[in-house]
Amino acid sequence: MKIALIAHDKKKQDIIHFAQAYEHILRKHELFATGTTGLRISQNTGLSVHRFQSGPLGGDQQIGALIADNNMDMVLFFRDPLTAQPHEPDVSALMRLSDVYNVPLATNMGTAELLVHSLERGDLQWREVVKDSNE
Ligand SMILES: O=C(CO)COP(=O)(O)O
Repeated sequence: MKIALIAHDKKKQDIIHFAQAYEHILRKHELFATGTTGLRISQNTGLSVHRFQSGPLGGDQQIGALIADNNMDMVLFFRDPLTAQPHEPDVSALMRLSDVYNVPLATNMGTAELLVHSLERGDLQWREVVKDSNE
């Protein structure tokens, strides 16, 4: 499965701890991230992460483009709801596209935990069916 990992600045430490805790699961999948999040995860885990631009410079949009191609299976987005983001329209667009394409999207660590456990259980296999039917 293709998984996007994104965290706003005040949530970077949380996503690093999350990636460390679930490294044994995440390592079986293809990982993508916005620039700084990806850098921090690869510096603090043994995970290999494909990095896009930093969020404010277009990284959310690049991940959105993969979603629009049905080429992303899950988005784990540790959002900071207490800080205004200069690129809020990009953040909204990413979440909107996740809804358009029924891509499982976690916007906080609590939901991300559930999604990662369901990934491990194989609950996301229906994504392969969706992708096959769109080819
Ligand atoms: O701003 C972000 C998501 O909207 C995250 O971007 P970075 O991972 O580059 O900090």
